[in-house]
Parts: sequence; structure tokens; C-alpha cells
Amino acid sequence: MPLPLHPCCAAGAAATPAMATTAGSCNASSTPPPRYLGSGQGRLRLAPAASRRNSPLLRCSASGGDGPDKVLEKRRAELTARISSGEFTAQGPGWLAPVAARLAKLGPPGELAAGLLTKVAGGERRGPELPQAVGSLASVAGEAFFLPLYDLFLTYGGVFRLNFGPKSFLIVSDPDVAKHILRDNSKAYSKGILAEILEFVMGTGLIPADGEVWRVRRRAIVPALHQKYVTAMIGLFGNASDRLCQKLDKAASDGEDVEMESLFSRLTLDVIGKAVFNYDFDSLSYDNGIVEAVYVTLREAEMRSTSPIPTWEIPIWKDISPRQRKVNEALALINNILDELIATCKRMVDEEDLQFHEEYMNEKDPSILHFLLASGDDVSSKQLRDDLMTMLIAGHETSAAVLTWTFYLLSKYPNVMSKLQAEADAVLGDGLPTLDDVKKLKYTTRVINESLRLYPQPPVLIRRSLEDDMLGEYPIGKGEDIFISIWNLHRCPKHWDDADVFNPERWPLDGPNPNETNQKFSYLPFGGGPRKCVGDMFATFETVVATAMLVKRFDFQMAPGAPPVEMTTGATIHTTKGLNMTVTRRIKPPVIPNLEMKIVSDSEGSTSSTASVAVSTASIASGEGQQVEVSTSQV
Ligand code: HEM
Repeated sequence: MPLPLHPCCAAGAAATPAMATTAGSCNASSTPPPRYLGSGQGRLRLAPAASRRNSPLLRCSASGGDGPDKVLEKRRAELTARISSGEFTAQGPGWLAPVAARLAKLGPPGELAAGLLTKVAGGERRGPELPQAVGSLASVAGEAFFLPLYDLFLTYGGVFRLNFGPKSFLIVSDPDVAKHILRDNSKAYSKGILAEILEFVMGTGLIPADGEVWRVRRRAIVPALHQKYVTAMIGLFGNASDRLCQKLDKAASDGEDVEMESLFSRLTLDVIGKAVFNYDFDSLSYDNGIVEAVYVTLREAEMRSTSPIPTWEIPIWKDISPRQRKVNEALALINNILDELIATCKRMVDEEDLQFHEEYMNEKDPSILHFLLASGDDVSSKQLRDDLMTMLIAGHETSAAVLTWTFYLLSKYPNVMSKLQAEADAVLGDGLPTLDDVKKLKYTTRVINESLRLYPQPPVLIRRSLEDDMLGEYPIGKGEDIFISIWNLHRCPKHWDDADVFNPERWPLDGPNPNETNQKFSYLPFGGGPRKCVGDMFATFETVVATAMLVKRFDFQMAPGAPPVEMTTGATIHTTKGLNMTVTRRIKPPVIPNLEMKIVSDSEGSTSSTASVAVSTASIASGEGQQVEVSTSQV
């Protein structure tokens, strides 16, 4: 896979063999279920398979460079046909009820046996049986795992069980059920597989942690991302974005195409290093050992999350495998640096003369680490390291993926790009953006909201049930592994008009910022409930600032001959071959002299022009040929 995962949430999801299952070839067959959408009540009848095949709903692949990705579309159509044929449909345990009834007629011992059989074979039934699909690892392997889940959702509904071999997963795409798991009964669910996969890198950091550890750490970390801190970060976002602009400027001069996905990854790594523990990776400028170590670690987490065989657990092999040795060395290097940063920061806190309060911030080092230490956070060094590492990964991959898919979408929707550029021209001055500017970048914010709807990062959240529960009308037992598909929720045709269309206008500029509450859990790019993302405001500002600054200075087009843009996972959605773009400087508006300009000569006798009324407006053609209103300041 191209780039590291964002274990933030769904990382592992993709991770588990379950993914592969969904993508897999299927063996059990029986009558296919009716082609309905939605779970429980209010089901919506789907169009026949043949017409769905041509429907945009099935165009889940992104197509780039040279045009539509015919290959992926064909695969999707084939998968739809296979689902329709009932290939994925599991035999329901229809035999269970009659057998149990006969046993029960044999008196108390028979009743006991019937009870046991029901428990062992199917669980005690407190409601209707869950729709079931069956798969095996294989045929659709390599495809982004959440794509087949979408087709299965349209067929089997908002909650269904996906079986493969002895394992099974519940796939949730129903907003009410998602709300139940994430918010209303969140105590009954843990991070399950996710915590197991990420243990080697995040330990008991905030994302994988459960129970008391999570409660204590969340209470310590959330206050660190207070309003004043996030506002201070806007300068950091601007600085890092400016560094990226300089890189792009050079590429534009040299006539070189750029691979934007890796550049966005570097941009967000530089940002998050400073923001979390005041470390300048400066990965936009050059590769050094620590940057390499971060990527080795992230790639390993991604590999673990998608590998069907946990080779890293095999005794002896795990110690001698060159790959594992490299990972261990990378982790050791990062841990040493984190230990040093913690020690330096402790010294700074000891020496400083600042009173700790709610919006405490050290101007020289406003990092989260500094806040935590100054707050007197009573925590072991290992836990602190786990938390820092968790935030580094969580805040890096997600934002990079959001920017990547936003720019991909912008290249496909030039009308949106024009509006975006017009807003950036109107709002941003020559300096770095301020909080006031960010508040005025309303359309840019809607573009990010909409990009997150179409490409949620991560596309799936993972949970495990800690007790018996009801998911809608369906009873489930303790220990069920659950994938909540954000992808499916965000593209459900029952909830969204033109679900596949990138349409930032669907969110009114003067309306509230869309979130899980006002969208009734049909839109949850930052999750929901007590485990909602702690960095939502940070990430929104970061991506808004970067997008506005980049589009103000450049036009972006898919590079001629670039490979088609296809999706793959990690935890976030990556491209398979990068996002190769041609970047051109936007044409600067001409300086139009007006009558009020006067020529003055300075004491040395040289002349310069000054403007008594210094602003005129020119309408210029941008690279796309669209007209943009630009305000020009004269010198
Ligand atoms: C656009 C960028 C981001 C997106 C889309 C995003 C998305 C998410 C989502 C969906 C969750 C919920 C996971 C779950 O319920 O399983 C989450 C949790 C989390 N995110 Fe983010 N995130 C982003 C940026 C950030 C940043 C910048 C930080 C840190 C500064 C961060 C730190 C965290 C942490 C610590 C959690 C775990 C919270 C908990 O379990 O209590 N995220 N994120």
C-alpha cells in the first residue's frame, strides 16, 4: 500500500481478515434475500440489479488521470451480479427451531438440551434472525474492503452478519444502530480487534484504550486542545502550507509534475509533530532517520491491519525477520526521541513562571505535551509516550487523506475549484491566514465537509460488544466484532440526494456546520458519542487553511498520462498509485494604473509610483478559463 495507515479508528478494521472476507469469493448459496435497502422498518426497494449496474451508486471507484476506471467498474458490476445470484447468502439455521421444539417435547431433560442447543448453535433468540452473508478470502482481494461492503449493505440491509470460516463480523450501516453503539450504549462496546492490532505502536494510547485507562486519559487530553491552542495552531498550519507552496512553486517553474498524496502526508506530519510535541520533522524539506522511522512504523501498522496471517506473532520468526527487526529499530528510535522531548519539556515547565489555568499555553511551545506536563498530569512515561504516538498517527494520516481526496475531487469539479479560488482571493491577504480569515472561508469549509462525506477517513469504525445487546430489532451476543461502515452511511441513497455527487452546495453557507447530531448519525466523519475525535476542530482548520492557501496560488490538474486514481485501504483511504498532478501558478492580476496614481521621487532622485486610492478590481481569466474577481493592491 502506498502510505501509512491511520489507526485512529478503522485502521484495523480494514486490517482484519474480515476485510478480505468481504472482498472474498463466496461459497454458501441459497435463495438471495430481497434486494432491499435499510434495516428493520422503512426498507426501500432497490432498482433491479441490471439498472443498478449503470447507476452512479455503484461507481465507488475513483477514476483519475486518463478517465473512468473501466476495470474497477467492471469488477463492481460483476460483484453486484454475484450478490444478486445469492452467492454470498448464508444458509440460515432454519433447522434449529424444529429440532429444538422436538427436544423440548421430551420433558425437562429435553428442554435443557433444547436450550443448550439453541445457545450453542444460534444463540437465544430475542428477535428476528440477522441477515447473513458468507465469504472467503480471495477473489476481490486487493480491492478497498469497504467497497464490497457497500454492495452487501444494499442487498442485506443496515445490519447483517458476514461469515467467513469460523469468524463472523457484524456490518452496521444504519444510523440509528450506529448511534446506539457509539453514543447511547457506548459503555457496552470496546475497540476490540483495533486495540489488538495497534498495541505494538500505540500501547494503551487514547484511540485503542478502553475502560478506566481511556476515561482517565481522555479527561487529561481533551482540555489540551482548547480554543486558544487551536487558534494558535492556525499560524502553524499557514507556515507549513507556505512551505508546501514553495515546493510547488519550484515544481511549477521546473515544469515537473508532483505526487500530491505524499506531499500532503509530509505537510501533515510536519504540522502534527510541532502541534503534539514541538518537534519539527521538516519532512517537506528532506528525509531524515526519524521521518523514515515514522513511515516504517506506520507501514507496519497498515500491513498488520490487512494481513490474514499474523507473522509478527510467530515465535523466533518475529525476532529474526529482517522486517520485524527494522520495525523494532524504528520504534526504538521514535521512543528515544519522545523520551528526550518529554525530558526537555519537563525542564521547560520546571523553569517557567506561568500559572496553569484552563487556557494555559506556553507561547514558545504551545504543544499538547507541554500542556499535559504543565497540568501536572500524573502519568507514567510509557503512557505519555503511547498518547503522543497515538495523536501523531491519528492526526497525520487522516488530515493527509482528506487533503488528497479533496484535491482529487477538485480536479474533477472545476466549477467548485473556481468558487473556491474566488473565495480564497477575496478572503486571504498576502500574509498567513488568521482565525478571522478561517471563519470567513465558509465555502472552503463546505468543500472539506463534503469531501469528508464522500471519502470518510477512516471509512469504517471498529467495535466489540462487551455484553448481550439489541442492534435495532436484532439480538446480539457478547464478543461480537462490529464494523460500522461510515462509507455506507455517507453514501446511503435513502439519506442523501445524488449520494455520489460532490456537491458542497448541499451544505448551506449560513447553516450549521454538519455533524453527527444535526445529521442524525448519517454523517459522522469524526465519529460520535464519548469517543468522538478530539482533533475535529484542529483538523478542520488545518485542512481549510491548506486548501485555501494552495488554491489561491495554484491551479491543479491531473497530470497528463497519470495512472487512474483508485482506492485502497489502510485505515484511511489511500490511492493505489498516488495523486499525480500538474501544478501551475495562477495568473496574477495585472496592476491597472488609475488616474489617481502619482509619480513621486525620493530624496535620492529615483522614482516610484504610489497609490492614493490603492485598490482596484480586475476580472481575470484563471488557468481553467473561468473568470475570477480579484482584488489588486497597488504598490
Ligand atoms: C481530518 C482529520 C481527522 C479525522 C477525519 C478524524 C477522525 C476520527 C474519528 C472518526 C474518530 C473516532 C474513532 C472511533 O470512534 O473509533 C477519531 C478519534 C480520535 N482522533 Fe481523530 N480525526 C482527525 C484528526 C485528528 C487529529 C488532528 C487528532 C489529534 C490532534 C486526532 C485525534 C484523535 C484521537 C485521540 C481519537 C480517539 C478519541 C477517543 O477514543 O477518545 N484526530 N478521529
